[in-house]
Amino acid sequence: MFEFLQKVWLPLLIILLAFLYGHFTKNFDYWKKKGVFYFEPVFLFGNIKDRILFRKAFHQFWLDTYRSMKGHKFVGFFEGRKQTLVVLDPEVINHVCIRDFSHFVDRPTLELKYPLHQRQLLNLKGQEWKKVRSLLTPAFSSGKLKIMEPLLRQCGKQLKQYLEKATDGENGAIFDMKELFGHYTMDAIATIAFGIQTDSLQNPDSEFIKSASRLTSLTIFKRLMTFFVLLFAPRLTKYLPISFANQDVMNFLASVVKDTIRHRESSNEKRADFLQMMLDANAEAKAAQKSEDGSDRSQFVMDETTIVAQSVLFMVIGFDISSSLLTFASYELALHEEIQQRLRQEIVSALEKHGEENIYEAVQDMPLLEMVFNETLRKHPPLAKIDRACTDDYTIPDTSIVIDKGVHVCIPVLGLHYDPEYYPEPEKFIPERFSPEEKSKRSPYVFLPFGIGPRNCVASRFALLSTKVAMVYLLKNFEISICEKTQIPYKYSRFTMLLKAEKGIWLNIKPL
Ligand code: HEM
Repeated sequence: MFEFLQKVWLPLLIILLAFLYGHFTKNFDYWKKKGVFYFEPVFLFGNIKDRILFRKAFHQFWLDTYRSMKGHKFVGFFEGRKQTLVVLDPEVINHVCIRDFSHFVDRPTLELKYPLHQRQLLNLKGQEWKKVRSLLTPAFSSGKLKIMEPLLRQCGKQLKQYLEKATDGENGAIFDMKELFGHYTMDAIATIAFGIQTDSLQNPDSEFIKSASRLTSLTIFKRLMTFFVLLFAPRLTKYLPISFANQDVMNFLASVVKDTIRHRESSNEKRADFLQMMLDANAEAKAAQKSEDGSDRSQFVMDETTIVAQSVLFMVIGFDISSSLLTFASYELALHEEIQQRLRQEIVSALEKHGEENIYEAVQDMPLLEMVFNETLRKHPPLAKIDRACTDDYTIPDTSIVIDKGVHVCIPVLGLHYDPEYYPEPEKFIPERFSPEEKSKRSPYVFLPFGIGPRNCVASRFALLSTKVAMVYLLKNFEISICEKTQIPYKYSRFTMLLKAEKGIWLNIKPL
């Protein structure tokens, strides 16, 4: 037997390698056959070798990729062996994300075996997505956000009180801004999505805060396994213990939501938070299900797992992304003192006019704050690209090119945001680019921090309101400046897909 193996191992190895090579390269002529301009892919990596080998940060990779594609309306690309069409042209983006959305309803996220992951809006597909999205959307209307305003004001006050204690009137104190704002946004999501009042800055040892902070902590083994399965065998994800968030923490968070739901059911207690909006929307749909018209509306109702999955999702994506906006807005304001001063004046006069208790109205009356946030999201979008999966064969308008069902489509957000054709001197921080006059001169499809179309960020208004409230409390009472630890310009971290500065963003905060 041993002798036999000694004789055959080499031919067997050659056959295996030939099979793998054939498998991983068999569709490499896909774009050529379609007549689409494409970049020559390489075995195993497709066109993302620099990313897979961590030679480049995710944001840098997509910025460079866009620049190398500039001049084409769309370009054929391979992520591993997966065919992806990268769309650069604003009008084609409009078609994919809005006008012909029915062909691109899904996001190409992976199927995992955990229901708490599968039932999240971000990952739902087709009709299921449509149903949950239509139930959730009203919960983020301006009327509902106004009701939630006192909860956010409470979080803003907590931030201010903590900073008053932690800073020295003379020299201020130095903070890792991502960490500081992470506490604020965690409190904001805890209160609106979990119905829990937390104060993670003053009380970091509460069980909820300690657990939630570990949400994205995964062992190196799990990270590597996820990475390789994603790349080489994505169809296996639903059978393996693959996850992007710590499952123990997800389960803990789910138990908190379930307990809160039970408590509200038994006590009839109501609270002006997002969890309540979901429960009410569901109760309304259930009542309508029994209405006299006899129509079956059961498809409009969410089960408990789906409700819980949304609260968990908001914690998974909401707190990190929102704290990123606050971090990079502070960074730009520290670098641009004159803009910081103008913004502070605007905040003070709007609060005088509307009163702090009407902070919702006051922030609507702060056009410079809106422009500063937009310019921050242009220069530092938390997500470098957005993706869609083609769900129905689609012919690109004015061409005979058909995108087949199953092909991925990528919109390179960061590249568009740094394209000098749309934003001259893109490295410069110029909030006035977002004045109504300047905006009207540009296509709306070249500013996409929240995505676009029916599948855009469902919580963009909440995200902007909650971050604006934090910025109001910060700038009204404190001055932000750079310090010896501030890295200028900062470098992208190579180990995350969401925007992160390699060495953190460190700034000095001093009471006024
Ligand atoms: C500054 C903060 C935020 C930014 C820049 C942001 C950005 C985005 C982007 C780019 C997408 C993908 C859109 C697309 O594919 O077209 C998205 C989706 C989503 N975001 Fe946000 N987001 C932010 C905050 C939040 C917060 C705070 C929450 C929850 C409370 C949230 C919940 C969601 C959900 C549920 C989706 C999936 C929507 C769907 O598939 O229908 N986001 N977000």
